[in-house]
Amino acid sequence: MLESTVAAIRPLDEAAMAAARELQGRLTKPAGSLGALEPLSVRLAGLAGACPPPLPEPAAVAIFAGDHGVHAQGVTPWPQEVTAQMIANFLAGGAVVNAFARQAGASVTVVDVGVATPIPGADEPGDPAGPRLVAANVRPGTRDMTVTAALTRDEARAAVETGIRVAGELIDAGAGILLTGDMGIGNTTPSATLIAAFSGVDAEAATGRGTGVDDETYARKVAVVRAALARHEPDPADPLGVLATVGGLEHAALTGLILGAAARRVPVLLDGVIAVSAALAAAAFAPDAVGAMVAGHRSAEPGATAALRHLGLEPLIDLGLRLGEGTGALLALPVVTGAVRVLHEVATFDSAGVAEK
Ligand SMILES: Cc1cc2ncn([C@H]3O[C@H](COP(=O)(O)O)[C@@H](O)[C@H]3O)c2cc1C
Ligand SMILES: O=C(O)c1cccnc1
Repeated sequence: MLESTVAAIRPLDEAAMAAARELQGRLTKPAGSLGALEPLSVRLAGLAGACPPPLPEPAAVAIFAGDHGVHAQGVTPWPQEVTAQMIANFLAGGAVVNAFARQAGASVTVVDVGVATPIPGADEPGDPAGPRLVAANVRPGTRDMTVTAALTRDEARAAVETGIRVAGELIDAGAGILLTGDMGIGNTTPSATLIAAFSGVDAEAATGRGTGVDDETYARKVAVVRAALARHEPDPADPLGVLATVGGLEHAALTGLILGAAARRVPVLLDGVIAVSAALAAAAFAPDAVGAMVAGHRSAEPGATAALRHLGLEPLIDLGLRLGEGTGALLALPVVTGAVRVLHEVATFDSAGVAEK
């Protein structure tokens, strides 16, 4: 499934992009006045192979959740159980991601791809119209990457293929855009390691303070990232190997979600540092997958900026967010919709009888 998905990912359609560029030039506004929205609309036309491309509706957030063996190294002050407890909160509609999803009119799907502790209330029937839980646990958290590989290649592949499957299901159910979400206490540490491995930046440049760690914990976190890189020497030309040795189950599944969206030519709106670290893996599998990626926001985590630079993506908004869950992607969603709506609804100089310069 991974190989066939990667093989299905093709370059953007040049004719549709040329048509969108030409249309942008005829709309009743000075050329270029919509800034970053104009090249975005062109790229989405190229992805859809149509001008105008479909409005990116409805939107679906997929939150992949997993735990991390590297938690044992003291890289985060939060107990591991918070991952499972936050899933219960997502299912009850009480997290920030739920508030923003309601505002954006997006559905929320939570995927347990590797949570280590029981999810409170997981067997109780939820609201059929509310957030959905997909049970796809590959293993109860990764192994500690400072001691051994976080995952076997088969486990990493299983998580990637879960992400591909979820992308397919959401698109089959009608989603016009997928948004990435994550939950996993400790997951900014494997994110930083993935970013260093794929982009070549130093461990310190790739590592941030996550939930807000103190100086002592930050120094330990950088040392952990450095130790994992030294132990495994991950090869960026072998993305499955990188995900297996220094990644996480939610990172692998997000990689699959991105590849699945790109193969179906549906845009995928990236959230923060966890998402962009997975996007680096997706781009290593299939460079053309970048055509389907829209960077929602610039996370406060420095590694996110390094990753976006490596991908050649400019984020749509920059609000200093450092939460994850899919929150930054949801806030950026109206910008993406607006970029496409312009191609559908704005009059041309000709049709509106407006004089050109
Ligand atoms: C209550 C709570 C809600 C969250 N929602 C997302 N995260 C975010 O913070 C975690 C990563 O940060 P670190 O690597 O420092 O542990 C992830 O779970 C991420 O989704 C949360 C973290 C907490 C504590
Ligand atoms: O950038 C993010 O998404 C992020 C940053 C800090 C903690 N959790 C997530």
